[in-house]
Amino acid sequence: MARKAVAADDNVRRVYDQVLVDITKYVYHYDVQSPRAWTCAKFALLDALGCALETLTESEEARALIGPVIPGTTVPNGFRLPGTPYQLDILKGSFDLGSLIGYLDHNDAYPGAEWGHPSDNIGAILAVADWLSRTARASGQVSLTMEKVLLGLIKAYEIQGCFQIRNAFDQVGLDHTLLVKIASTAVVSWLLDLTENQAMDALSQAWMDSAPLRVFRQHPNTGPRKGWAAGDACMRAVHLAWLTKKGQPGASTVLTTPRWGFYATLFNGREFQLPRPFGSWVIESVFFKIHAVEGHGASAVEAAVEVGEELRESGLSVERDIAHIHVRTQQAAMTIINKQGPLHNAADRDHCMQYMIAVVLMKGSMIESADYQDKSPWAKDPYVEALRKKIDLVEDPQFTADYHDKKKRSASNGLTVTLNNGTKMDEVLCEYPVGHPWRKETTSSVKGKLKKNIEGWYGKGGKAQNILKLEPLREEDFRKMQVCDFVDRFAGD
Ligand SMILES: C[C@H](C(=O)O)[C@@](O)(CC(=O)O)C(=O)O
Repeated sequence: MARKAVAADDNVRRVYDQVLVDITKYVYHYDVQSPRAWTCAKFALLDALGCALETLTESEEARALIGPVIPGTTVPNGFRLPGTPYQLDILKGSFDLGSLIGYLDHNDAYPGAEWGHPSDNIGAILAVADWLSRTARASGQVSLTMEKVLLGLIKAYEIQGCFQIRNAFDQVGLDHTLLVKIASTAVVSWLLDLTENQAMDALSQAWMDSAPLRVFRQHPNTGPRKGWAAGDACMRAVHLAWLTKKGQPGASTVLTTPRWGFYATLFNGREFQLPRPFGSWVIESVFFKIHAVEGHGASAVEAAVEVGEELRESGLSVERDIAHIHVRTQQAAMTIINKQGPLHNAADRDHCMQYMIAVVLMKGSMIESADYQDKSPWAKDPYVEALRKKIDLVEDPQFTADYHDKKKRSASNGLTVTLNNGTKMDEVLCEYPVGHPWRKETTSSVKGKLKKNIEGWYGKGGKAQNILKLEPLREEDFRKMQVCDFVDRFAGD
């Protein structure tokens, strides 16, 4: 049978995909004008470093992953990993910091069609900036200041958040840390002084890499990889920017090439949708995690605290009197944290709304990071197990619509308890959990969290107080600080 003639590929190199151009232009040329963006950036940076120290305090599993691959290695002018004595190369440094920030899932988050943590990017940005700053100082040159770190942070948040609003990577099974890889590659390329064409090449490398499968966040495989997924993305971003700086070319039409590009291969042929030009919106409206819960469960644990108080006030017992708890929730929670059956590890527990609610009710107070760990008494508590089975989640489509509505931006959960005697209590509804940018207690609560996390690792002494002084520092003074001086405040022994 005669074969149909197929025209040979013309093999002409096209101009760069528009998405690569837009990201690069934004990172290299956008001037951040909003004073609020700078204030929020400093706050977000400190919150993220507080989360890193909290991970060191709470997670043995995470502590085992950090430090030089070859024990004893100290890299001259290397990145000083906060909370530790380690001085690392920028690949291991960005992996370690990204992992410490994200491990307990307590760092800030941003909602949308996809959900993720913009502060994950700090692992890459701070590691590279600190190394550049130390290297410059060691050779008598002007060292990088915190202004550059904050600017990079604002831009990384914006890139990641704008992509999240309309593009759901979970629907094609990819992990959202893909966006950390993209945003960090762009910002690190700028920090490392790549040309704009090189930055686009590096970005194309990041899209070629794509992302790991999301399988490690979902039952029945939820596991600790979700703790280091951000670190992994940070490390890869730094590596790709570095490889490009050393002369590696990219693939200018990595997204749009028919058959082989990202859209055709991994995104069902769809193109990305970006809701608005990049600015500084995301850093100004990020959601802080005050309580250690997956973001879509934050309002549920707040409601559970109230339910617990009502039960106690009525003389009722959580163990004996509850027949059933019905939870109205949003679609994202249904996908991420609706789980029955055995919970195998801390990551599995912190992605289970039934566990969070049951622990809050049994404890009679808010759940904390330590309560998810294997060694926590709640992890094996028979009453928590029994209560989990009585909790069921149902999506309320209105909650889902309100979650995506940019005027409402709620993250609601409503809990209704039915008692063994058949009485149905009034629903306790929480639409805007603390940490939401619209809740007035958010700022004071972030400050409280920072203090707790810093003193949790360093105690209440001089070291902790020296770090805490950074928070009220005047903005201009903070921005002028040299990066290595900032990072040195966090170094541990
Ligand atoms: C962003 C989410 C959170 O609020 O913690 C998330 O749970 C989302 C997810 O699992 O995809 C996370 O772990 O990053």
